[in-house]
Amino acid sequence: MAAMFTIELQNCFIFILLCLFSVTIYYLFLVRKTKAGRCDRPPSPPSLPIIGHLHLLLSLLLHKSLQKLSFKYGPLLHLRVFSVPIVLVSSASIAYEIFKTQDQNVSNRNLPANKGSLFLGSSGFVNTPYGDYWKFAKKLVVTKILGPQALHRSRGVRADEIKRFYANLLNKAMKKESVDVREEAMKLVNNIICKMLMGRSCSEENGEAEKVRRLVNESNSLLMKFILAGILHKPLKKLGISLFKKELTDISNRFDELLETILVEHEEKLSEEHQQDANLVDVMLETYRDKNAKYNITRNHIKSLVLVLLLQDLFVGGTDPPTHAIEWTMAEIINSPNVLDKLREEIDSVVGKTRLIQETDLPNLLYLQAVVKEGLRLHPEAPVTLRAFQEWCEIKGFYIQEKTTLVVNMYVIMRDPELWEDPEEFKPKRFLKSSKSGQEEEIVREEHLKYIPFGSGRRGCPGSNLGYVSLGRAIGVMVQCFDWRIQGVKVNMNESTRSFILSMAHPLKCTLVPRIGTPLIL
Ligand code: HEM
Repeated sequence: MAAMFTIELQNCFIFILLCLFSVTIYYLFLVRKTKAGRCDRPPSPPSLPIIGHLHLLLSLLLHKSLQKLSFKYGPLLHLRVFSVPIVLVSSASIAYEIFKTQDQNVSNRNLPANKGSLFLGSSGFVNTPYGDYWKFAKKLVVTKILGPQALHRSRGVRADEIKRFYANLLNKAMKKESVDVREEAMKLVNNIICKMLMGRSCSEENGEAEKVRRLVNESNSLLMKFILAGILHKPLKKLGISLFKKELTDISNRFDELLETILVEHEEKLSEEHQQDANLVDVMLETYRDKNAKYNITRNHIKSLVLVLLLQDLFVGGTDPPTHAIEWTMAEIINSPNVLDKLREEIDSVVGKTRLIQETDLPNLLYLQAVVKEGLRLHPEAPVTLRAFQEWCEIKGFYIQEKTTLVVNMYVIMRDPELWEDPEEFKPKRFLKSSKSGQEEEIVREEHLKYIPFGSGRRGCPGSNLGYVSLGRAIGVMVQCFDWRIQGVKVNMNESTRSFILSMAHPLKCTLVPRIGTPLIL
């Protein structure tokens, strides 16, 4: 409550601040005519003088405010914050047209650069322009951790972590302790990613893991400020105002300290025999030392990339999406006994009751795959994604000027009643269809960006495969091994207004009862 109040207060403060400077800004910006004066821009809701549509965007449930706008005014809208043009897309067919015909044109994010900051500095990955460095880093990320072969190589890492996850849940169940699903899921996901990135998980003993989790949580709650700083960056820059600089610098410095320790540790270990199983950090350090490398990278490049992978999607929607997806999906399953029964039936018949579900079982667990997809459809942790048009173009016959920010409301697209039957309901079966032979079922592959939890195009999420396997295995183990007891009849599914990302307002807390008398053979 206090946190919410503080945020509200901050919004008011910013609003007043903006009004005070509005006249100056008016002369600085709005006297300049845009090219769009010459032809039709997409329709636009009524705006306020000077600030444009800013007041419509100052909401913690931004995806919902944008949803209301699209219901009222249409699926393709032109908005304006001061002089910054924004295009809001809320339909699958328009998103499809943009990503099909303008993919390269929208392959930048143009978030405000915050020099030296690991988050938004020039060496960051999420904000780096589509160009040589992005291609270099993307190739590294795919070959070293997120591509199919890399994921195959790191199966053992995930298997170890899932066993630890299960053992921990079992321990709590035996002691009849309450389990905070988000907390446990976060430990699982963080450990998996740390190990895949740098060959070891963060140590629980010396407090390193806790430090990382705290920083991830703090980054999460700072996200709204980052976004505001982004929206208001250009107008306020002219006035020499830099919003939330202190907070951004502070958290960046704390991450920097942590990551520097990790780099030094890797440098000390880097020797010939480590070359074969070199992880992403090792490879980047090699490139950093190699004066003849094709791309000259700095220490900040390494830290920024590790950071973005650790947080996964900060600035494109949130942090730690698999964690929230595990919590939301588990909550939906608890609220839908029929789904739970069907899921168990499938797991029991494919995997049995004496061994823990493996990653290699996932392709045979179609209903589980459908459950995971349905969880992500209803609760995409990144409900909107931000890009920028580099050049002017035409979309659906409307003129889009260069440097327009593109906002795609994926939340609305995946709940569009024109595309989804009973869009608000948790119905995993919608992702299953009969195969051509009619003998068995198969997963529906949605086309034309009707299903878009990982964004799209060349800047779409490179972690979707890892997301699916982590989610599938975690949900699978939770359903296979335990009965989940909650207080009350139904889990409260309200969305949190405390943070910009799509997280549960009331963390899912349960007591667990081991489903199978004796612990499974791990
Ligand atoms: C359930 C899991 C996940 C969801 C729902 C998710 C969602 C997203 C979304 C919506 C975007 C923006 C895409 C766009 O602009 O079109 C994104 C980008 C990104 N994601 Fe994920 N993500 C997930 C897991 C992961 C994981 C596990 C990693 C890596 C460890 C990851 C790394 C990234 C990176 C690096 C980007 C930026 C890509 C770029 O700018 O080129 N994500 N993600």
